[in-house]
Amino acid sequence: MKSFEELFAELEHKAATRPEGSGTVAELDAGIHTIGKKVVEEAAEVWMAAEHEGAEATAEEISQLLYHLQVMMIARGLTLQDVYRHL
Ligand SMILES: N=c1c2ncn([C@@H]3O[C@H](COP(=O)(O)OP(=O)(O)OP(=O)(O)O)[C@@H](O)[C@H]3O)c2ncn1[C@@H]1O[C@H](COP(=O)(O)O)[C@@H](O)[C@H]1O
Repeated sequence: MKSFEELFAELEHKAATRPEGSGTVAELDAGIHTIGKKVVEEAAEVWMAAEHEGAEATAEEISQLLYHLQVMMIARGLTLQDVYRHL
């Protein structure tokens, strides 16, 4: 189990070191358009899980949405603070 901040730090490290086999590196290389489509897809899966599935499935879909949002942040050069200051 990891926190939102810990996942972001891990993804920043992956982006900087570009280890082979990293899905994050592949998604970053695919670009903003592809990442955006993943964000929208996962957001729809969150909605569907919340409406038609249980709490556990919904939590899993939310975790995937958070992951793709973090990849989008890194792709745009945003930090956690850039986002937090709008909360
Ligand atoms: N938390 C996640 C995470 N959540 C979602 N995903 C990706 O998002 C996809 C969402 O799953 P779905 O079943 O909805 O996707 P799918 O449509 O079947 O998958 P694709 O065909 O799009 O791959 C997964 O296949 C993963 O590619 C994640 N990929 C990585 N992480 C974590 O990110 C860190 C870095 O991962 P790597 O860069 O791969 O090393 C590790 O700690 C991972 O646990």
